[in-house]
Amino acid sequence: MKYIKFADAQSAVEKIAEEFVTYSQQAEPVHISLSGGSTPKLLFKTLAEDYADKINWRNLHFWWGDERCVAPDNEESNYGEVQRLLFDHIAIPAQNIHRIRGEDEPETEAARFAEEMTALVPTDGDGVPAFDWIILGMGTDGHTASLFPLQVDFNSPCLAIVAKNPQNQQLRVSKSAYLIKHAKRVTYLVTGASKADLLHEIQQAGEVDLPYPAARVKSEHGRTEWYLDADAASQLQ
Ligand SMILES: O=C1O[C@H](COP(=O)(O)O)[C@@H](O)[C@H](O)[C@H]1O
Repeated sequence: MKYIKFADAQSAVEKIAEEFVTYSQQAEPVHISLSGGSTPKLLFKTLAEDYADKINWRNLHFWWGDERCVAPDNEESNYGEVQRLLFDHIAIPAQNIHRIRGEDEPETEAARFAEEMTALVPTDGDGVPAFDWIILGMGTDGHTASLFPLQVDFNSPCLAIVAKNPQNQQLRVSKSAYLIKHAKRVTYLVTGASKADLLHEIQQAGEVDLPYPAARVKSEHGRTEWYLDADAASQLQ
């Protein structure tokens, strides 16, 4: 695992924001997958406040790793969060935003989402959409996107799946482990002391199989890295 430690969460998200600047200057459209939950809120606020005019938003296409099965105006909607914190404050074409429709029937939406990715994201040698960059988080139970411990079929060739959050039984639609491993780059953004023990366990386990999807889901042919603040990294050797 490649762990990159930052002094604080703000420094970590500013590094990501600077990389958005670089990606946005590429000649081809760039496909970026955002994570949900609480951790990336600081990234979205920072992008809106300090990078609105520094990024060529027309060249970036945004997708999500997962979505709660709720309407976009629900406070739990991952898309709704980005809309409120970022999209409402920048000049980005509507066609560059590829949300998961949490309000639709989950299995139908997972199939539609897989079709949209296949149609718009350039595929690799395996015919699988290869995202330029997938940014992920990690829950305190070791889930990432909506890939929860003991629920994931790592051998399934599906691109998108329906999952159930074991804590509250809420349904979610998620990118699959198979899709994520075909990304050119995967970055886990993890901050806060509540994730420190789990990160330590993952580091100590090395290649041994752990029940945590975040420990196993990585880019197969590209790079995978962990962006950590000092609190999250505090137990690492
Ligand atoms: O990758 C992801 O990770 C988060 C973890 O959430 P957080 O609130 O601890 O940051 C997950 O729940 C989210 O849906 C997902 O995109």
